[in-house]
Amino acid sequence: MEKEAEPCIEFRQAAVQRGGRTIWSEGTFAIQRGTVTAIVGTNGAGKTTMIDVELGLLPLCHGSVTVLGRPAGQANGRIGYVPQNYMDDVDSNVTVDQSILLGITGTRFGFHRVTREQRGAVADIIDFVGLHGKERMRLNELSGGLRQRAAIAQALVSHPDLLLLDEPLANLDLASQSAIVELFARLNREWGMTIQIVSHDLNMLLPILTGAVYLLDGHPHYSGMSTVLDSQLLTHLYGTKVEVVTTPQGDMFVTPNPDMEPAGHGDGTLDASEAACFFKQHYAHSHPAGQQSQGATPSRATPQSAAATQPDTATQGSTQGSTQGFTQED
Ligand SMILES: Nc1ncnc2c1ncn2[C@@H]1O[C@H](COP(=O)(O)OP(=O)(O)OP(=O)(O)O)[C@@H](O)[C@H]1O
Repeated sequence: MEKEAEPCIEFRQAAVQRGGRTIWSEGTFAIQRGTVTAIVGTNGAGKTTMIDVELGLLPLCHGSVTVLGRPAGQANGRIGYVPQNYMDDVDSNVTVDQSILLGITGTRFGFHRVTREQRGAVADIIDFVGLHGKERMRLNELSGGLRQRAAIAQALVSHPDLLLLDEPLANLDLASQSAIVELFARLNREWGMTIQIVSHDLNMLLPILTGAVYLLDGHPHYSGMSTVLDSQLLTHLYGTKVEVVTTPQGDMFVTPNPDMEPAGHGDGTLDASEAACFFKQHYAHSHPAGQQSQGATPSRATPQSAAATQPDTATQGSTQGSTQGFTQED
């Protein structure tokens, strides 16, 4: 019997192989309920593999993984999952409400009765994700951001306890990324949803993250954000120079490219005017004057990711070329 105090996800000495090769090993960590966690690492480090393991789609070669108090794969009915290429698996001619209904009925073909309750659940989730008025539109008529909301709605309609998403911000423009991050923040705040997000790039997610699983040197580790936001750790993780710069107000900038940093601040600390000047100098072109943050926590002054305005670069294998301003909470 599952206990509320149990972690949501627990790895014990977990190791996995693919094609006869060990992808990662010695994974021992616990992720608590009600948290928002990123899975980060370079291309091929095994982020998607970790989701596959948590869903019980891939057996371990060593150790154990428990999800929602059960061996991985046995509680999938309580997990909402948004795969990386959602549209690859879905008929893009289906309407928004039909696609969301699949989250309840499964992908069974043929006629099946839809209850009033099920229709109500679909309508509620359409409202929650902000797709009201678009119910009858086909998925291929929607923008990428709205399609991603439909994918998330499908995963949420059966009210899971855990939401797993694989690169949900990839290929979205800045406004769409912000809207999706805001949706995650509301889900976590209002529903107490535990959320785990595979992401190449921490940037846009930083305001809502509790911690991160990082795949370093072939081993998964979990830490809270105050530990993850360490220049040395991020430099090692991404294999490129990364600096975490902090203003006295607590705004932080992760600056992967040392050439873009102001001179003479080896300690990674700027005063407020220097930080403003630095930000304006390097990123003002993507943050027009007066543009306010649309981040997940609007009460915080949160300049957005510069790279996020360039979807093609934002989704590449490392944080190189991307910069984030955010406010650290923990
Ligand atoms: N079905 C498979 N058979 C064999 N090897 C695989 C299979 N799927 C993935 N791999 C390999 O496992 C490793 C981890 O892949 P995975 O997709 O989990 O990485 P990732 O961190 O999500 O990468 P990316 O950031 O590129 O999406 C890669 O080297 C990949 O080539």
